[in-house]
Order: sequence, then C-alpha cells, then structure tokens
Amino acid sequence: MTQPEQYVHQPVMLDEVMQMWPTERDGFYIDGTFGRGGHSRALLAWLGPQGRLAGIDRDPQAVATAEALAAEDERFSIHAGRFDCLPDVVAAVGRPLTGILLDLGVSSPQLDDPARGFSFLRDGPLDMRMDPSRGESAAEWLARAEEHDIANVLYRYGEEKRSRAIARRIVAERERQPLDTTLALAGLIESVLGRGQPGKHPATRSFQAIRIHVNQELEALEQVLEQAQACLAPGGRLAVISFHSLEDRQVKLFLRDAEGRRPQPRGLPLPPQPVLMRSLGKARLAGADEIARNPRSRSAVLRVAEKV
Ligand SMILES: C[S@@+](CC[C@H](N)C(=O)[O-])C[C@H]1O[C@@H](n2cnc3c(N)ncnc32)[C@H](O)[C@@H]1O
Repeated sequence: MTQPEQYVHQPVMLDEVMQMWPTERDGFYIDGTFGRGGHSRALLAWLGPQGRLAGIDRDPQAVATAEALAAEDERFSIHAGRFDCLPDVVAAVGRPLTGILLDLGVSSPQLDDPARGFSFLRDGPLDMRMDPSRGESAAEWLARAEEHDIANVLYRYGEEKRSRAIARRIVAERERQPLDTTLALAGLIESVLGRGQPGKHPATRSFQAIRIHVNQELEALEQVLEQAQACLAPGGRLAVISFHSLEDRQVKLFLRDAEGRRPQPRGLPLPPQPVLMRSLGKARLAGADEIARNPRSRSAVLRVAEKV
C-alpha cells in the first residue's frame, strides 16, 4: 500500500467548516473521518489547551497516521472503527460533546493506491474495503451475489440505468473466470456500456455503487446521524460534507425530521413533532478557487446543524 510521494492533502471546505464551527476552544470535538488528518490538524491548531479532539477512522493507514499525531499532541486521541461507534468514543472521553465533523466517502490516498482496489483507472485486487480486515471484498461479494442483488446495488447506489445488463454480464463472466481485479471489472462494464462521455469513465457509477455496498456506507451514516443528535450537548454542532446525492439526501432528510418538519400523512394529524436540531443556513458548496485548486471539492456539499 503505497502513497504517491508528492501527495499533499487538502482538507475540503475547511474555511466554510471553521466559519460554522462552535466557538468554544476548550470544548470536546470529534472528527469522525480522520483520513490523513487535514481537518483534524486544522482543528488542533485552533483548539485551546483544555480542548479535546477525538479522531475516528476504519482505515488502518489512517489510524497509523493518527496514532503518530496522538503521540505528539495529548489533546488528541484516535479510535479505530466505524464512525457509528460514536457513543463509545464519547463515553471513553467522558466530556460533553461540542462538535462533530464528518467528511464522508473515501480519501484521495485510498483512491490513488491501486492495492486498495477502489480505482477503475489502475489495476489492482478488486477489494474496495476501507477496513480490509473486516467483511467481504468487492471481488468476494461479486463472486457469490445473486444477479438481481447486484443489479439492485448498481441501481440504488450508483443510479446506473443499465444495472441489469451489467449484472447479467458479471454473472456470465464469473462462470468463466474469477472477476478479481479492478481493470477486469472496469473492462467488463465498458464492454456493456461502451466508452461513455468524455471525462467520465463508464465504470464510475458502478464502482461507486459497489464501494458504498461493500462498506455499508449509508447504513453507517444513518446510524451516526442519530447518534450525533443524541450525543451532542445543547448548542453543539454537527457538520457533514457529502460527495454524492445519496449521502446528501440522507443528511437533508435527517435534518428535516430533526427540525420537526417531517411531512404529515393526509387525514391523520400527528402530535407536534419535537425540534431536536436547527440547520445553520442552507447547504454550502465549495468556492471556485477551491475547486480550481482541488477538483475533488467540486461535488462537496456542507450542511451544518446545531442541537437545540
Ligand atoms: C474523505 S476522507 C477524510 C479526509 C479528512 N477529512 C482529511 O482532511 O484528511 C474519509 C475518511 O473517512 C473514513 N471513513 C469513511 N466512512 C467511514 C465510516 N463509516 N467509519 C469510519 N471511517 C470512515 C475513510 O476511511 C477515510 O479515511
């Protein structure tokens, strides 16, 4: 697992996060997606001497980077695992939670390392697990899944219109030989869909879908949003950066319900809904300068809410 030598990490929408972040420098904060620590380092530079920051990540490489940071800075601790271990982290630190940041999805080093199997541009084992020590790899899942389950995943998580044709071809191909490299899968998808549009590989949507499924990304997000609402102290803030419409929709619907705005079924008036969170402004997008510097920020959407 190598990292490109010239890799420079640019935390996405850092200025916008800091503008909306709580003002209590000696509070307790969680970075639920430590990654390579870009946001965490900026938060530590801002944090006061009595402040605490706990990082969470399920990726062993991210955890190794964070352990080095924890050895340098006693205000910081790292917790390996899925971010929906949030209540355990809060209990371990034992302080009221002032803020939580989630910068969702995969990190650039994960995408760029062929050995992790996330990239359809570089050949590697078809893995795609953020934590390679747990669960099934993409190759293991594709080797055993029913055709209709593969089609459903491609449709639901990738919004892939030709999901059935791709699933059919995967099932036919795996009878002939194992489908266990990224380029074998990317080539198979291209053979079904053709070359696609310029600048967008035809395998983009399917790779996104399989990655979301293998890592149970939307299940973990659903859990952590509920937990954040329950664990935050009153006035504490939740900041979420999403990178695709499925994640952002989930955050938006969670906030709608937490703000007591769930649509009422017709003819069946419900009691008034409790107001648990308050959105701080509308969803924000990265600015043109950041997008020019860091193209990955192009699809970022930031939502921030405060516990009431
Ligand atoms: C976009 S990167 C975060 C980058 C980070 N903000 C930075 O500045 O370096 C997302 C990170 O979150 C981790 N991650 C994604 N989903 C997770 C989950 N459900 N539980 C724990 N970690 C997760 C990934 O392993 C990855 O390291």
